[in-house]
Amino acid sequence: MKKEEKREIILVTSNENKFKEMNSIAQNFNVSLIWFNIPKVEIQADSLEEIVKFSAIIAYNQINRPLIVEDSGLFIEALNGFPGPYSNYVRRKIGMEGIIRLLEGEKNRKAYFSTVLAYVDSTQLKLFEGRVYGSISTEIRGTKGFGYDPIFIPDGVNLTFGEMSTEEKNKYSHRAIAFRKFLEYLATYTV
Ligand SMILES: O=c1[nH]c(=O)c2ncn([C@@H]3O[C@H](COP(=O)(O)OP(=O)(O)OP(=O)(O)O)[C@@H](O)[C@H]3O)c2[nH]1
Ligand SMILES: [Mg+2]
Repeated sequence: MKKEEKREIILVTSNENKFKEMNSIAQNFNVSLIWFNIPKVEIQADSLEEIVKFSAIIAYNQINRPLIVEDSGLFIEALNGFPGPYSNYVRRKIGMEGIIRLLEGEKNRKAYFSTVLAYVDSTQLKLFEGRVYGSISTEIRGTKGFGYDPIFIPDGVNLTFGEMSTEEKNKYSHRAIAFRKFLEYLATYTV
């Protein structure tokens, strides 16, 4: 039987860790993920959906090939969902230490990570969400991953994402959930 050709999908991101995490999943789906490390236009808005739609359309106009982009955020319950879509800015300004400080003395440490992934080709723009519920640790733990990984503990385990390998994180992560949804869709879809 002739081996089916791998489908090529471009991922536009400046973040190599996102590529690594997604590439490790893509390999199980006969998809070849191509990393485009080009500046992604990110508007400021109160929802990941709005931000990622803009990024996707602008990237498609530049590249003109089927592509995905994603935007992620950490939503902390006791802070009414802050930093959410502003996670990148907040991470750069106050870091993980700043988040731990904001939660000092707070009993409710619940939080979730969300990824909204946009797929765009010549006919459509489609969004896929992934979410993982968990809690914010009281200290920084682990050196793996990126972003807020060392302070986020997904429900059901006692490790932060920062203490997990890429493969372990992919069992739980918001990004892996959104990306698998997309890959399952792609398997049933021909342009
Ligand atoms: O602990 C984390 N685990 C994750 O899995 C994760 N994914 C994103 N983030 C952080 O949340 C902000 C979103 O920014 P973001 O989605 O715009 O990403 P980015 O700017 O790094 O890349 P990109 O926009 O070029 O794709 C940034 O501060 C990221 O560090 C994460 N933190
Ligand atoms: Mg970004």
